[in-house]
Amino acid sequence: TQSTRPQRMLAAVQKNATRGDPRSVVKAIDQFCRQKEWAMNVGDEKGCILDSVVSEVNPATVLELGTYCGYSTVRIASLLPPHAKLITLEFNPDNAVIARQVIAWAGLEDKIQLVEGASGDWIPKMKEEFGVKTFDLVFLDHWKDRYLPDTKLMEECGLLRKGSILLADNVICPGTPDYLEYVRNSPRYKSQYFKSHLEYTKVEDGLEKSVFLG
Ligand SMILES: Nc1ncnc2c1ncn2[C@@H]1O[C@H](/C=C/CNC(=O)c2cc([N+](=O)[O-])cc(O)c2O)[C@@H](O)[C@H]1O
Ligand SMILES: [Mg+2]
Repeated sequence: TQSTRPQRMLAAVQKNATRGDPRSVVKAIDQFCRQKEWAMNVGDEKGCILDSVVSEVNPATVLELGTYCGYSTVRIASLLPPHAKLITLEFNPDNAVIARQVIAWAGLEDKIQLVEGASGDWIPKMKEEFGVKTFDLVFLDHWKDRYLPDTKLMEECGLLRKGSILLADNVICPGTPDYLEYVRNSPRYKSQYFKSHLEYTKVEDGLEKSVFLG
Protein backbone atom coordinates (compact mmCIF):
# COMPACT_ATOMS: atom_id res chain seq x y z
CA THR A 1 0.00 0.00 0.00
CA GLN A 2 1.05 3.59 -0.62
CA SER A 3 3.17 5.15 2.12
CA THR A 4 2.43 8.58 3.59
CA ARG A 5 4.80 11.56 3.58
CA PRO A 6 5.41 11.30 7.34
CA GLN A 7 6.28 7.61 6.88
CA ARG A 8 8.75 8.51 4.11
CA MET A 9 10.21 11.25 6.33
CA LEU A 10 10.72 8.74 9.16
CA ALA A 11 12.40 6.31 6.73
CA ALA A 12 14.80 9.11 5.72
CA VAL A 13 15.65 9.70 9.39
CA GLN A 14 16.26 5.99 10.02
CA LYS A 15 18.41 5.77 6.88
CA ASN A 16 20.45 9.00 7.19
CA ALA A 17 20.53 10.02 10.85
CA THR A 18 22.62 8.57 13.68
CA ARG A 19 20.65 7.05 16.54
CA GLY A 20 20.91 9.22 19.66
CA ASP A 21 22.13 12.26 17.71
CA PRO A 22 19.28 14.82 17.63
CA ARG A 23 21.08 17.28 15.34
CA SER A 24 21.59 14.52 12.73
CA VAL A 25 17.82 13.81 12.92
CA VAL A 26 17.08 17.51 12.29
CA LYS A 27 19.57 17.54 9.40
CA ALA A 28 18.12 14.38 7.83
CA ILE A 29 14.58 15.83 7.87
CA ASP A 30 15.73 19.15 6.38
CA GLN A 31 17.62 17.27 3.65
CA PHE A 32 14.54 15.14 2.91
CA CYS A 33 12.33 18.24 2.68
CA ARG A 34 14.77 20.15 0.46
CA GLN A 35 15.71 17.32 -1.87
CA LYS A 36 12.67 15.02 -1.88
CA GLU A 37 9.35 16.33 -0.51
CA TRP A 38 8.34 19.62 1.09
CA ALA A 39 6.77 19.20 4.53
CA MET A 40 5.46 21.65 7.14
CA ASN A 41 8.34 21.46 9.62
CA VAL A 42 9.51 24.80 10.99
CA GLY A 43 12.65 24.10 8.94
CA ASP A 44 16.31 25.12 9.15
CA GLU A 45 16.04 28.89 8.60
CA LYS A 46 13.28 29.58 11.14
CA GLY A 47 14.80 26.72 13.17
CA CYS A 48 17.88 28.83 13.84
CA ILE A 49 15.66 31.58 15.30
CA LEU A 50 13.86 28.93 17.35
CA ASP A 51 17.23 27.66 18.62
CA SER A 52 18.32 31.15 19.70
CA VAL A 53 15.07 31.80 21.58
CA VAL A 54 15.22 28.39 23.33
CA SER A 55 18.86 28.98 24.30
CA GLU A 56 18.07 32.49 25.60
CA VAL A 57 15.03 31.35 27.62
CA ASN A 58 16.73 28.14 28.83
CA PRO A 59 13.29 26.81 29.83
CA ALA A 60 12.60 24.17 32.47
CA THR A 61 9.07 23.59 31.11
CA VAL A 62 8.07 23.79 27.43
CA LEU A 63 4.70 23.23 25.75
CA GLU A 64 4.53 22.58 21.98
CA LEU A 65 1.17 22.75 20.22
CA GLY A 66 1.19 20.58 17.11
CA THR A 67 3.90 17.92 17.08
CA TYR A 68 3.37 16.81 13.46
CA CYS A 69 6.44 14.55 12.87
CA GLY A 70 8.49 15.82 15.79
CA TYR A 71 11.04 17.99 13.95
CA SER A 72 10.69 21.06 16.20
CA THR A 73 10.10 18.79 19.20
CA VAL A 74 13.55 17.23 18.71
CA ARG A 75 15.12 20.57 17.77
CA ILE A 76 13.88 22.23 20.99
CA ALA A 77 14.52 19.25 23.30
CA SER A 78 18.12 18.92 22.06
CA LEU A 79 18.83 22.35 23.60
CA LEU A 80 17.10 21.88 26.97
CA PRO A 81 19.02 21.76 30.26
CA PRO A 82 19.04 18.46 32.22
CA HIS A 83 15.71 17.72 34.03
CA ALA A 84 13.86 20.16 31.73
CA LYS A 85 10.59 18.77 30.28
CA LEU A 86 8.82 19.33 26.97
CA ILE A 87 5.14 18.39 26.58
CA THR A 88 3.95 18.23 22.98
CA LEU A 89 0.31 17.86 21.90
CA GLU A 90 -0.75 16.06 18.71
CA PHE A 91 -4.28 14.98 17.88
CA ASN A 92 -3.65 13.02 14.68
CA PRO A 93 -2.76 9.45 15.80
CA ASP A 94 -0.93 8.67 12.54
CA ASN A 95 1.34 11.70 13.04
CA ALA A 96 1.83 10.78 16.70
CA VAL A 97 3.03 7.28 15.70
CA ILE A 98 5.66 8.81 13.41
CA ALA A 99 6.70 11.52 15.87
CA ARG A 100 7.26 8.98 18.66
CA GLN A 101 9.70 7.09 16.41
CA VAL A 102 11.51 10.27 15.35
CA ILE A 103 11.83 11.27 19.04
CA ALA A 104 13.08 7.76 19.90
CA TRP A 105 15.65 7.82 17.07
CA ALA A 106 16.97 11.10 18.50
CA GLY A 107 17.17 9.46 21.94
CA LEU A 108 15.09 12.20 23.57
CA GLU A 109 12.26 10.13 25.09
CA ASP A 110 13.29 11.17 28.60
CA LYS A 111 12.84 14.88 27.90
CA ILE A 112 9.70 14.72 25.79
CA GLN A 113 6.15 13.73 26.68
CA LEU A 114 4.00 13.38 23.56
CA VAL A 115 0.32 13.62 24.51
CA GLU A 116 -2.25 12.49 21.96
CA GLY A 117 -5.30 14.73 21.84
CA ALA A 118 -6.58 18.21 21.10
CA SER A 119 -4.97 21.27 22.71
CA GLY A 120 -8.40 22.60 23.72
CA ASP A 121 -9.05 19.46 25.74
CA TRP A 122 -5.61 19.06 27.27
CA ILE A 123 -4.63 22.64 28.20
CA PRO A 124 -7.21 22.75 31.03
CA LYS A 125 -5.85 19.45 32.37
CA MET A 126 -2.12 20.26 32.30
CA LYS A 127 -1.83 21.00 36.02
CA GLU A 128 -3.74 17.98 37.31
CA GLU A 129 -2.45 15.48 34.72
CA PHE A 130 1.20 16.49 34.43
CA GLY A 131 1.89 18.47 37.58
CA VAL A 132 2.80 21.51 35.51
CA LYS A 133 2.50 24.89 37.27
CA THR A 134 3.39 27.26 34.42
CA PHE A 135 5.25 27.01 31.11
CA ASP A 136 8.44 28.98 30.56
CA LEU A 137 8.11 28.62 26.79
CA VAL A 138 5.21 27.71 24.47
CA PHE A 139 5.82 26.94 20.76
CA LEU A 140 2.64 27.35 18.69
CA ASP A 141 2.68 25.48 15.39
CA HIS A 142 -0.72 23.77 15.13
CA TRP A 143 -3.83 24.81 13.13
CA LYS A 144 -3.49 28.55 12.70
CA ASP A 145 -7.03 29.36 13.83
CA ARG A 146 -6.29 27.71 17.18
CA TYR A 147 -3.40 30.00 18.20
CA LEU A 148 -5.64 32.73 19.68
CA PRO A 149 -8.24 30.58 21.45
CA ASP A 150 -5.52 28.37 22.94
CA THR A 151 -3.52 31.40 24.11
CA LYS A 152 -6.59 32.77 25.88
CA LEU A 153 -7.21 29.30 27.34
CA MET A 154 -3.63 29.12 28.68
CA GLU A 155 -4.13 32.54 30.32
CA GLU A 156 -7.43 31.44 31.87
CA CYS A 157 -5.90 28.18 33.16
CA GLY A 158 -3.03 30.07 34.80
CA LEU A 159 -0.40 28.28 32.70
CA LEU A 160 1.47 31.51 31.91
CA ARG A 161 3.52 33.47 34.43
CA LYS A 162 5.17 36.91 34.25
CA GLY A 163 7.96 36.33 31.72
CA SER A 164 6.54 33.24 29.97
CA ILE A 165 7.45 33.31 26.28
CA LEU A 166 5.09 32.44 23.43
CA LEU A 167 6.84 31.69 20.14
CA ALA A 168 4.49 31.33 17.18
CA ASP A 169 5.33 29.88 13.75
CA ASN A 170 3.68 30.99 10.47
CA VAL A 171 2.40 34.37 11.59
CA ILE A 172 2.70 35.56 7.93
CA CYS A 173 2.30 32.34 5.91
CA PRO A 174 -0.21 30.72 6.20
CA GLY A 175 -0.82 33.57 8.68
CA THR A 176 -2.48 34.00 12.04
CA PRO A 177 -4.00 37.51 11.80
CA ASP A 178 -6.28 37.38 14.83
CA TYR A 179 -3.47 36.00 17.06
CA LEU A 180 -1.00 38.61 15.77
CA GLU A 181 -3.44 41.47 16.38
CA TYR A 182 -4.04 40.19 19.92
CA VAL A 183 -0.43 39.76 21.09
CA ARG A 184 0.66 43.00 19.39
CA ASN A 185 -2.12 45.14 20.91
CA SER A 186 -2.80 43.52 24.27
CA PRO A 187 -1.17 45.35 27.21
CA ARG A 188 -0.45 41.88 28.66
CA TYR A 189 2.19 41.06 26.01
CA LYS A 190 5.41 42.53 24.66
CA SER A 191 5.76 41.22 21.09
CA GLN A 192 8.61 41.02 18.59
CA TYR A 193 8.57 39.78 14.98
CA PHE A 194 11.47 37.73 13.59
CA LYS A 195 11.33 37.99 9.81
CA SER A 196 12.30 34.84 7.92
CA HIS A 197 10.98 32.59 5.15
CA LEU A 198 8.46 29.80 4.89
CA GLU A 199 10.36 26.55 5.41
CA TYR A 200 12.39 25.44 2.38
CA THR A 201 11.06 28.33 0.24
CA LYS A 202 11.71 32.02 -0.55
CA VAL A 203 8.21 33.05 0.53
CA GLU A 204 8.16 35.47 3.48
CA ASP A 205 7.14 34.08 6.84
CA GLY A 206 8.29 34.70 10.41
CA LEU A 207 8.09 33.89 14.07
CA GLU A 208 6.39 36.13 16.62
CA LYS A 209 7.94 36.10 20.10
CA SER A 210 5.61 37.42 22.81
CA VAL A 211 6.48 37.86 26.49
CA PHE A 212 3.52 37.50 28.88
CA LEU A 213 3.66 40.45 31.29
CA GLY A 214 1.33 38.92 33.88
N1 LIG B 1 -5.72 21.69 18.31
C1 LIG B 1 -4.76 20.78 18.08
N2 LIG B 1 -4.31 19.98 19.07
C2 LIG B 1 -3.33 19.08 18.82
N3 LIG B 1 -2.74 18.91 17.61
C3 LIG B 1 -3.17 19.69 16.62
C4 LIG B 1 -4.17 20.66 16.79
N4 LIG B 1 -4.35 21.30 15.61
C5 LIG B 1 -3.51 20.74 14.72
N5 LIG B 1 -2.79 19.77 15.33
C6 LIG B 1 -1.74 18.97 14.70
O1 LIG B 1 -0.68 19.86 14.41
C7 LIG B 1 -0.26 19.70 13.06
C8 LIG B 1 -0.80 20.82 12.25
C9 LIG B 1 -0.05 21.84 11.89
C10 LIG B 1 -0.63 22.97 11.08
N6 LIG B 1 0.45 23.63 10.37
C11 LIG B 1 0.21 24.18 9.20
O2 LIG B 1 -0.92 24.19 8.69
C12 LIG B 1 1.35 24.77 8.47
C13 LIG B 1 1.17 25.06 7.11
C14 LIG B 1 2.22 25.60 6.38
N7 LIG B 1 2.00 25.89 5.00
O3 LIG B 1 0.89 25.63 4.50
O4 LIG B 1 2.91 26.42 4.34
C15 LIG B 1 3.46 25.85 6.96
C16 LIG B 1 3.63 25.56 8.32
O5 LIG B 1 4.82 25.81 8.96
C17 LIG B 1 2.58 25.04 9.09
O6 LIG B 1 2.80 24.82 10.42
C18 LIG B 1 -0.84 18.37 12.61
O7 LIG B 1 0.03 17.32 12.98
C19 LIG B 1 -2.14 18.33 13.38
O8 LIG B 1 -2.61 17.02 13.59
MG1 LIG C 1 4.62 25.78 11.07
